[in-house]
Amino acid sequence: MSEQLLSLRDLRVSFGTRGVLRKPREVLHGVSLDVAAGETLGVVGESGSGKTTIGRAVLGLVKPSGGSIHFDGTDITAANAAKRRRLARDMQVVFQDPYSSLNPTMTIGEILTEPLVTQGSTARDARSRVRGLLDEVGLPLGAIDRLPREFSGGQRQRIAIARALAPSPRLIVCDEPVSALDLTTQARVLELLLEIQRSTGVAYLFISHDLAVVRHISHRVAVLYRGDLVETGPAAIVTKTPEHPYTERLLLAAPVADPAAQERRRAERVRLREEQRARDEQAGAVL
Ligand SMILES: Nc1ncnc2c1ncn2[C@@H]1O[C@H](COP(=O)(O)OP(=O)(O)OP(=O)(O)O)[C@@H](O)[C@H]1O
Repeated sequence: MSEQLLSLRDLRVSFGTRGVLRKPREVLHGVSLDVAAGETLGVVGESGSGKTTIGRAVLGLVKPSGGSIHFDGTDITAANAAKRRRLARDMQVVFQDPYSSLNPTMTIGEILTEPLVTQGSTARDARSRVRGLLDEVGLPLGAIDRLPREFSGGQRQRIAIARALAPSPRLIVCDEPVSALDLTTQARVLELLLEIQRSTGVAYLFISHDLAVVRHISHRVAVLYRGDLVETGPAAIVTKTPEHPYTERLLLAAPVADPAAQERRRAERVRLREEQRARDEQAGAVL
């Protein structure tokens, strides 16, 4: 086994290549990052910076225009459908919206059994695994015969997490998994993800616009700015003493209780944004 579970090297993704007059627009400009087994790498950045595109490229949902993706030492950059199906055993995803990511016509039992049977479990083994999964994510056994609409947002996200855990993956891409939840529910779901990691050793590629959430759950943090990684390092260091002004701006964007402090942070954020704009203009970036 290679030391890194997931490795991206100089990953590039462009969109808009279909129309004759449309010029391809590159949204990832050569991203390199690693996720070790059992580790959480948080990818943070503002809306449109390319976070979801990284996750989708890893999952094979968008085709890179350059660079490479390796999983456990194997090049999966251009993995075909058969290889992707095999990879689904090791690599799963939890999306942001627990309302649209679960099939509304299937019971929770069916939702959780499906990936197990696809991966070759017998019906009997699948039934016992489903009970274990419900227990693992803190849902009652009675959930088996109920439909997604009978559950709250937080509970649905627990179901989505249980579904992702079903094949015992080694990596879960979590794309804004708590953004649609209220703060208390967010904290509970983050705790659940941490507990699961402790007991199973699963690694997370954790995508979020919220630096506080990323700081809480990640071992290391990668900061994405307009398709470039501008800073990567241990979560405690990147989020306390950031090197890049953009990371500092993200930190200042997190709300604080004291209105005077909040105002000082706002003014500092504006100053940093102006400085960044001047730097971008100097570098010839299109604003
Ligand atoms: N299928 C697509 N076709 C064309 N452009 C796309 C496509 N998917 C993403 N983009 C563009 O790529 C850029 C990066 O999008 P992406 O969704 O990866 O950003 P993000 O950081 O995840 O943002 P958000 O937090 O808002 O989801 C954006 O400018 C977006 O409009």
